[in-house]
Amino acid sequence: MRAGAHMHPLQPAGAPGGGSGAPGHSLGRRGRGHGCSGPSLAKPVSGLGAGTGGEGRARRGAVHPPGEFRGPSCAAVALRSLLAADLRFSRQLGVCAGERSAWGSARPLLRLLEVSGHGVPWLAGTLYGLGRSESPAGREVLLNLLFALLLDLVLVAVVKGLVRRRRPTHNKMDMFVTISVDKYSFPSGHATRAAMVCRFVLHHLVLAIPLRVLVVLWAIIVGISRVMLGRHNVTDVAFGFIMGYMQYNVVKYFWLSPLSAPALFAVWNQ
Ligand SMILES: CC(C)=CCC/C(C)=C/CC/C(C)=C/COP(=O)(O)O
Repeated sequence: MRAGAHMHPLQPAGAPGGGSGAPGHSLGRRGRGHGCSGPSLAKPVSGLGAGTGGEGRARRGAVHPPGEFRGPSCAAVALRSLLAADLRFSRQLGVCAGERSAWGSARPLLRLLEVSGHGVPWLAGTLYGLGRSESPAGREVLLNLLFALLLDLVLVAVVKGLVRRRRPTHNKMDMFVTISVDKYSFPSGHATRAAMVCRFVLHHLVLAIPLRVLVVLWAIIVGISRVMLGRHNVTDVAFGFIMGYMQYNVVKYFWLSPLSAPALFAVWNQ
């Protein structure tokens, strides 16, 4: 790819598929070699979608008067350095990315964890619970969990579709049931779901302390395993955790109850 042309903010030039973790790839080199200008002089990193080529134009001198210095803004340099480090570090952590990887023998175990944080078992389990539940309180919690899981799917799909960061190149696309946006990696849907479900469970289930610790550990391990499996870069998972944590606030705000959604519960309780 021509440096700067059609660049993606999360997809540095010289890193096809975003997975080039080789030290010193073009993103890292360009970041180190430049000073940085203020935001008014620099062409900022373009929006969340695929790159617009704006940086390329700025560098070729096509859009600014001769003699005027245009360099990348400090924020752009910092972002590129962070992403370069992210790719490098994520590749190093992808020790279960294939059967022949350093920890390849642990891959089946991590794939089990993958299923434990997948949308299908969570949705199926919640629907099953709803069908079986005989207490109004239990139904209310499960209905809100269903809402939370669907909200998570929609929000993750929207962000993945906007950002369109490709999965690391060392990822084997052998994931259990995916939808079209799951070819993208930012944010990790497993991390958002794990963080959100973890908060949900801790708030709505009365559990002994060891079980509460287990729930938190599960969420953390699901997130880490995404990077170890080579499915994600570290920033996908970190952002996923933050996003999932905040999603629970949305669920709490719009909590469905016989008071807030009487029609829904009236139908249900008939
Ligand atoms: C009702 C409905 C649309 C269900 C779809 C469930 C489904 C296929 C969820 C996708 C789960 C998935 C593969 C997420 C990707 O997780 P990452 O951590 O790899 O982003």
